[in-house]
Amino acid sequence: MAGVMLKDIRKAYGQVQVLHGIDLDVAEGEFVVFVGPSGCGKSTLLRMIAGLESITAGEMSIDGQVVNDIPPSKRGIAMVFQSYALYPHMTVYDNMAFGLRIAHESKTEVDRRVRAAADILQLTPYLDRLPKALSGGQRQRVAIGRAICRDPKVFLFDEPLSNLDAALRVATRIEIAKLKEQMPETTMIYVTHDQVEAMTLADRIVVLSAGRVEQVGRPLELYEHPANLFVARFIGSPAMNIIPATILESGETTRISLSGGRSLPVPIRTETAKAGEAVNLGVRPEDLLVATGDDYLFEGTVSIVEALGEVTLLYVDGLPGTEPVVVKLPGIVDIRKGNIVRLAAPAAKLHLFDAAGQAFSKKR
Ligand SMILES: Nc1ncnc2c1ncn2[C@@H]1O[C@H](COP(=O)(O)OP(=O)(O)OP(=O)(O)O)[C@@H](O)[C@H]1O
Repeated sequence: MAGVMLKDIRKAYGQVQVLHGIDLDVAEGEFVVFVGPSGCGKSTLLRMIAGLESITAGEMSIDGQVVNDIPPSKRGIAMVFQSYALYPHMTVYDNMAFGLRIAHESKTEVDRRVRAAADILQLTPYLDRLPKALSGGQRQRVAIGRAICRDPKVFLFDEPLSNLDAALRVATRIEIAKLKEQMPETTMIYVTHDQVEAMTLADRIVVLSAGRVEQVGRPLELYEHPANLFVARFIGSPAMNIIPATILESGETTRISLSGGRSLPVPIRTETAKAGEAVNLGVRPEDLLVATGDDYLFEGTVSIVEALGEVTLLYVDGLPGTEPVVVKLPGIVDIRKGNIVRLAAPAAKLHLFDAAGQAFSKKR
């Protein structure tokens, strides 16, 4: 089983602790994406799996074998970097064949593997070109091809699309999704700060913050059931609105009052909380709608309208002491700056977090 197992993995550079005990079990053939803000330690963790960084403490196994002291070349992994790292003086063919030649594979085997990888990535017409005669997207495909040739058990990607422009990013992301389907047994671990890549490619996403795992789950599970405020704000764009509130009645369902004074029922269990406790109500911009009747969360004044065609974003002021509430409405709407709007949301779409930022679990 070419899974990857991390047990209480820690990393320190001198006195500086960067990873504080990561536990993770990646199954064979699984596509796992590490996301998190800049500096949270996602690249460091990936480089530790690759063997490019030492492990300060904890145990790491690949394919059932403890690899803490095994060099990168013996781990059965291949890594694709943001910078492509191609040899500029070698043709596409020679770049892809390089690792196999070093490993003393026969000429026929090298040729078979290079051509098979080129075929998967539609690089066959470019095999005789030098990297400088390729686009950024094609260069990244060569880097991926070079990794495929090595027939790795585990494929590691470190922000492979971040040097590409928007259109190429989309095209190459789709290539990677296809690659995953063509290599169902290969375990893939992918680092990105791009949410769309994480949501579309991952079987499971690992959200990291300051060297700790905040939550691990399927993309839509994280979107629908964030475990805490950090994940709630991190997954989804624009970010979830967080509105301070107070519990009026706790129990199997809950009644809260918002900072503006309105009270409302929320179908979330809060038996562990008491009346009077401070909480935060979470509601995603796309779950808010403009209410026509009296059944609404709050009333406010539109301070900014961003008409993007496909959607319209409204920034609504009205809750004392909070950021403007962001509303994402489909299409083009006839609402202008200065208008007063009442905002509502389906009760099932509301989230509730305790004062420490942990979610009260929603009924599923
Ligand atoms: N060689 C090093 N010596 C000391 N500190 C380091 C070293 N390499 C990384 N760090 C620190 O470790 C932390 C994690 O870095 P890392 O590159 O893993 O973050 P990241 O989540 O990948 O960020 P980014 O998205 O910006 O690439 C950062 O605070 C960084 O400054």
